[in-house]
Amino acid sequence: MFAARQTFNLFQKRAFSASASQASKVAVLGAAGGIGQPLSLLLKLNPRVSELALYDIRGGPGVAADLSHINTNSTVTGYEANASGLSDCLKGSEIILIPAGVPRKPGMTRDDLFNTNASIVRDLAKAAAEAAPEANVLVISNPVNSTVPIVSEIYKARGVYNPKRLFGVTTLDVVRASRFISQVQKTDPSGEAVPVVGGHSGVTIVPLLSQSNHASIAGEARDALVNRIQFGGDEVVKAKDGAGSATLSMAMAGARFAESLLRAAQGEKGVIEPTFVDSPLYKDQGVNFFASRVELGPNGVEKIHEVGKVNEYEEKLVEACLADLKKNIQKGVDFVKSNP
Ligand SMILES: NC(=O)C1=CN([C@@H]2O[C@H](COP(=O)(O)OP(=O)(O)OC[C@H]3O[C@@H](n4cnc5c(N)ncnc54)[C@H](O)[C@@H]3O)[C@@H](O)[C@H]2O)C=CC1
Ligand SMILES: O=C([O-])CC(=O)C(=O)O
Repeated sequence: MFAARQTFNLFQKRAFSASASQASKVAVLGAAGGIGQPLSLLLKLNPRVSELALYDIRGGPGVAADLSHINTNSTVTGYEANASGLSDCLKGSEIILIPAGVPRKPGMTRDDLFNTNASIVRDLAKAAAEAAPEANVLVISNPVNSTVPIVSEIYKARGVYNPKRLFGVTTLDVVRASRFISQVQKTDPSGEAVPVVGGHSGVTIVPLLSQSNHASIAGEARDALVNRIQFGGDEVVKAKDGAGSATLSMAMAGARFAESLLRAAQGEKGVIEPTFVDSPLYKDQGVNFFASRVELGPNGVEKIHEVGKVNEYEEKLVEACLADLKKNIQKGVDFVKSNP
């Protein structure tokens, strides 16, 4: 028992190196799902979170009751699946994480999820714009390249859009990139950082190996690694064989991003995460959202970093990315126009 507690405490310390916390309410919409449950668990273990608010169309209160027995200080509340439940869940939130929606099955692209997830994200965004317009919104639901523009259009229509507070969560792409490169190079993944820019699907995921510790990787080894990073999600979809997509690694990635935002909000300087944001980098080419390294601060986005120096091979990857990304973003914008 003592050993178990020691292990648990050690996990908490390792997972989140917070010392003090100020009051931070974090809401999870889609909290009973494959991502929502482990994500909520990790947030319950994070001492920077003082209040955890869980909403789902089914099972929110059950997940909350379960997590509420964990002996960390935060309160956990599950909300009923109705309009007032959603609104109460959102009110006062500093961070709203959205993993609500359907996951892929083998043979599907993320874009194939659009028809179902676009309206789910739109409706949740409407509720968030109403109940907590100043919160940071972290969109996990796919296709991220389109769901993030959907949220921005909903906020714009209500006059509450703040581009510094809207984030598409692309953390899993860099988590994978550092793990995959460490497997090839036989190194410790914690020492590997591969910038990944662009968007979050297929060729819109652009790993910049030339900016990693292993810039000299070339030829087939480079192509295979880039392909694995771009299509890492498919590996999990295939292995789960109809039972969904990445959930546990995504929960870790989402919790890491939320932790980074809380660290930045609580005054830490120099907190940088890759994320898909309203970005000036390729606006001149009609691409209004783009993932790159972003410095976070108390107001959300503090500074959007340039892509930086890329080689000829990566230039081509960026070109292919921009073409797809532009269409994905437009699809989200058009959806809200026709389905406000
Ligand atoms: N951004 C990223 O890197 C990643 C994104 N995803 C995406 O995350 C989403 C969720 O994936 P999973 O958790 O595996 O799916 P899941 O099906 O296990 O869970 C989704 C949850 O959302 C809930 N839900 C559906 N409509 C809702 C609504 N209107 N309000 C509140 N809750 C609602 C469902 O009841 C369910 O509990 C998918 O769209 C998936 O593609 C998955 C992995 C990585
Ligand atoms: O592949 C999927 O559908 C889920 C996802 O976004 C990922 O694992 O990166």
